[in-house]
Amino acid sequence: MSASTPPSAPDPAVVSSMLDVRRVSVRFGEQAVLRDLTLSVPRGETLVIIGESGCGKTVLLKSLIGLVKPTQGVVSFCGRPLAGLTDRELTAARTRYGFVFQNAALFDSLSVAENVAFPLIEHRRATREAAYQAAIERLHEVGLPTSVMTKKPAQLSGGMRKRVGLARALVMEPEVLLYDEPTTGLDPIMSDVINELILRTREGRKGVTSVVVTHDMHSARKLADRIIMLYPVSRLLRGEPQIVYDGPPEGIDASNDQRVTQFVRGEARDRLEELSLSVAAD
Ligand SMILES: Nc1ncnc2c1ncn2[C@@H]1O[C@H](COP(=O)(O)OP(=O)(O)OP(=O)(O)O)[C@@H](O)[C@H]1O
Repeated sequence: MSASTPPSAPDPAVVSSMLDVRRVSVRFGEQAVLRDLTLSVPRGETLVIIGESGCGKTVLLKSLIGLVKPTQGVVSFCGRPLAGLTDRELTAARTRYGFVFQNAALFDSLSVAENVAFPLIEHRRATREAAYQAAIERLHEVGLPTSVMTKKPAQLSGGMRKRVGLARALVMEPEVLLYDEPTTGLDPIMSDVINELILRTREGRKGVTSVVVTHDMHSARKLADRIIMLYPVSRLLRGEPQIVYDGPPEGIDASNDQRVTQFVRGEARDRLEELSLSVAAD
């Protein structure tokens, strides 16, 4: 940065990426969850983050929207560091994201239509009529019939709740979609329905940037332009990068890194011993 560049100005090196993570570490007390991560997501890319349970995928996803604050390093959105935004600017930036939570995170006391319309009424000051009309369109987009509009989330199946969560994320027409385990807990067919909806969402909105956290390799291969695999900090050697794969889905099977092939093939190997479990003798 030149001497004449104001410190609050966007860094030209990160403006071309929609999301930029520079040397980010996150600790919770003694536990290091993310260590010195650097990563850029260009506009329009679908990035899939894989890795074993507890390796920090959700923490990374939340740090992209400022829900987790890095202990060190900088997360930028459209070239602007999130940490430099006022509360008001951060709230405004978040309306440009859609977050599809693992458990859908719907309001139990509101109907399906009220849940989906809520962000428009809250953040865009839309009239009830306009917000409901937009909600109905988004619910139809994710294949939910008009008859579910008046139901409460508890009256829906898990797959339906996930689709309501997706409709709610879409109603603000976000530029960035963040998905946390969108298919977890669903049967294989409903999982594939959700994958197809994510693909269609992207096709119908040119330029939307998506980040998907999953352990499901079928989803990862189907959705990703690019996959990164995180490894738990607790099992890294000093100085080893936490991202152990970064490339196209078709390249992951050819990785020479045993940690990657073990994950992709779903092999427990040494992890059983580490977890003090024993393999049953034949
Ligand atoms: N707010 C928090 N306070 C303390 N520890 C946290 C917090 N959020 C996450 N962690 C810890 O950080 C680690 C990584 O959690 P994270 O949810 O990112 O894992 P993950 O890779 O998404 O796992 P999973 O696939 O099981 O959802 C875990 O050990 C978790 O307990």
